[in-house]
Amino acid sequence: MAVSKIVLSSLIHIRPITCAASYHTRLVPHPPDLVKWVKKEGGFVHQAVKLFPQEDNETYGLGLVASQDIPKGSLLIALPDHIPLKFESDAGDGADSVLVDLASQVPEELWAMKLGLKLLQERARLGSFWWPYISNLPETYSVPIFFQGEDIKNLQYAPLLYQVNKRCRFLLDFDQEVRHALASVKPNDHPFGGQELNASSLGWAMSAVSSRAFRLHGKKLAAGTRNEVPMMLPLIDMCNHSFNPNAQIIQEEDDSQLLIKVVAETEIKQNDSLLLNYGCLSNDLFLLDYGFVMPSNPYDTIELKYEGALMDAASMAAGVSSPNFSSPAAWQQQILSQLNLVGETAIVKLKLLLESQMKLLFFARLLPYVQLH
Ligand SMILES: C[S@@+](CC[C@H](N)C(=O)[O-])C[C@H]1O[C@@H](n2cnc3c(N)ncnc32)[C@H](O)[C@@H]1O
Repeated sequence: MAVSKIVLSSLIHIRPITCAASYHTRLVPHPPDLVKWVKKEGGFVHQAVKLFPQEDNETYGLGLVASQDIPKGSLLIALPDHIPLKFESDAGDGADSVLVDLASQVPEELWAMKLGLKLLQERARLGSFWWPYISNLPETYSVPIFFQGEDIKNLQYAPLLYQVNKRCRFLLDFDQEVRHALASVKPNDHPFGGQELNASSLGWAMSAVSSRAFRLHGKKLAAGTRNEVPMMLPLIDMCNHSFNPNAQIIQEEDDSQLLIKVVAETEIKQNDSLLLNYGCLSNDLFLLDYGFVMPSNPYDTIELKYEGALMDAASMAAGVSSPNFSSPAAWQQQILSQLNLVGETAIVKLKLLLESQMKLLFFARLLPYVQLH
């Protein structure tokens, strides 16, 4: 915990000073029109799809909205293969090989940092093809690596704190590795146009990717199969999340090119937001990668070993007098066996669907009912 505080305050300390009025401020004050850019580059955008601040702008930021009713099955957006931003590890020239070397030092589980390096390269490159997209990205992110110490303390959930600490520590260490690697690079081979990176800019890029990238099929491999590749999808990534989405992403092959499409999964009414499902994720993952949590998240689960002593302790914490999980009566033992909670073939974990803030408390309150029924 002490480490987490130090690590976090360092990150916050070295973050470049910005005058961001809100988290949803974009990289530049008046970025280019994304819809026009996608169309100019050969993409398709349905005439009723508009980029708009969402009703709850402070929470959701920008989003895509239907300016008129759109029938189910309609094509909403299509992006040709050259528009998504991907990390191509087979790139060869000097600057790219430095980038590939740096990316090879990123652990697989922090894949967002690999693509984040590419994003930083394009952000620094004058005249980058993706600048119209990148300049529309948020200037800051509300993910926990950027939380103040007090807010981190309030998370009060060990597995989440562990992940936050791990990411912060990685960013500080990687900052050093990047500085070291760039110190001896010739100016022409500098992947970030001579600009210095720090833990804060690395954190910005990692968060931009973790909160916006989709894993889709990449290039065809020699065996004819395709890998899953994380990619940033301009305009498509302006869709916010819902577990009841009205749109979905599909990939289609066209003359060996992969076309990425968004189609209406249901009828979309005028003024409705276009919503995608980011995945069946727990609130811990949503918070860590996207900076928000879903109320009543059906994928927010905890796993607990069924152990009499633990159950007794939790019952007492919940104010149940004289719990007897450790020494159940014969009839209780029988029910526990029928539920496959004790005995040789017992399942050793319980999964409960609960909202994360209430997880443990609610579970403790549930125990008396487990005991009675
Ligand atoms: C892929 S981006 C969507 C576009 C984003 N709203 C913007 O302004 O650029 C994902 C981010 O949108 C916001 N968001 C998306 N769905 C949300 C939801 N259901 N509740 C709250 N915030 C959401 C979160 O900030 C998340 O990190």
